[in-house]
Amino acid sequence: MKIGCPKEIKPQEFRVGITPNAATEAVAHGHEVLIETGAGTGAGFDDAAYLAAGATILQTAAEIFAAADMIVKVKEPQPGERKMLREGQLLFTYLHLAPDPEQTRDLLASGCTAIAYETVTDARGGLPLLAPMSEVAGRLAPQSGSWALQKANGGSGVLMGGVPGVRPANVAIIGGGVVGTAAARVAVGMGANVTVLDRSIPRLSYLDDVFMGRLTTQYSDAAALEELIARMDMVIGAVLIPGAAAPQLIRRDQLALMQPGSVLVDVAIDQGGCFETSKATTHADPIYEVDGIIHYCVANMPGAVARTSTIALGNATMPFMLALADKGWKQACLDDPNLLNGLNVHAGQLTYAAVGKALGIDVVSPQAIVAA
Ligand SMILES: NC(=O)C1=CN([C@@H]2O[C@H](COP(=O)(O)OP(=O)(O)OC[C@H]3O[C@@H](n4cnc5c(N)ncnc54)[C@H](O)[C@@H]3O)[C@@H](O)[C@H]2O)C=CC1
Ligand SMILES: CC(=O)C(=O)O
Ligand SMILES: [Mg+2]
Repeated sequence: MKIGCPKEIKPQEFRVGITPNAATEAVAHGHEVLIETGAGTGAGFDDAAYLAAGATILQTAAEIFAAADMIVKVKEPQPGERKMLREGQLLFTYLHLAPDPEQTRDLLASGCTAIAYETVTDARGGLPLLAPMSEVAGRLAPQSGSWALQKANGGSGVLMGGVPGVRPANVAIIGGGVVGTAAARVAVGMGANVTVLDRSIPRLSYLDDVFMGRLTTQYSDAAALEELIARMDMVIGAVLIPGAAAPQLIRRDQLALMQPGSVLVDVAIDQGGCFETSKATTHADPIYEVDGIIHYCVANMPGAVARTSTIALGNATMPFMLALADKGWKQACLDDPNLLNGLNVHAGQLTYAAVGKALGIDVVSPQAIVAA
């Protein structure tokens, strides 16, 4: 199979979909790997590293899209990239379709088959291709939020760890999954006073165990949240209902309950965001203010640490990429129901229920697609 990897074109996105190590493995499996020139530069991988891996360097994204049977990327295809997708072509990348009707329409119109990293599952009910980037975004969230808390950035001027005699920052993390746990680890490490909210009691129990009293856990309901936010300097949104649009947990009128200059970090922004006032921002212009509250809503946070993120993502995607290339997408999905859960679009049909529900589009079950 010809596996193509274009350079990412989303603003300030420095990750790349295929590492030289993954290229080496794909070539060893008998595949041809096509990399756009400079695709890996932002992550510290130059063209020479791909050539040494046995890949071919092409000059433009158009050549990659025209030649490849499977496109492997990081971010959802941008409008220009969507125009280059064709019927029968396989796309393997993050999609986040539920909050993105335009992308969904274009993918359906292209006739391609699209497998979304963020809905591939594992045997334990986890999301193995989302998890590595959630680990990164979670670790970055308190770091970015603490920068936003500084006066020069519009924040209230509260220091995360406080100092002797002055209280530390109060940080609430809504959602105690992969992002939330990583965020808690860093926020606790910075000396903040941390509360994690979740709707899963087993998850709260786990966090209570592993943090051994260094944070507070709280069941997440509307009343608890409303009471809590008045005391918080920072609220990190880290909820997920896989594939679905994020539930909105803080309304605009509730911002008035918070102290001016407090910070909302909406990591769940790639699924539409969990605060009513969230809108996606970029690393170039990451924050904005609504009713005195600073919002940080960067939809590709891991792109900021592209080297670490590219290697972590490549480690997780490689076995799936090899299965898709070795067997073809249909056989690979028939053999692995967890990979089948990644199927979001096939030949003009939507195949992921939560996306269909969010966008009001009829869905065909992925099992029916592979059985056909
Ligand atoms: N902005 C960015 O750059 C990135 C964003 N993300 C996003 O971060 C979000 C979280 O991802 P993960 O931690 O990997 O998901 P996860 O599935 O590991 O954790 C989500 C948690 O949210 C909880 N939850 C669901 N509804 C809730 C509610 N109403 N209140 C409280 N908790 C609730 C679940 O019980 C679960 O524990 C996702 O939207 C993901 O796409 C992930 C990586 C990068
Ligand atoms: C998960 C995701 O959207 C990202 O890493 O950018
Ligand atoms: Mg994202």
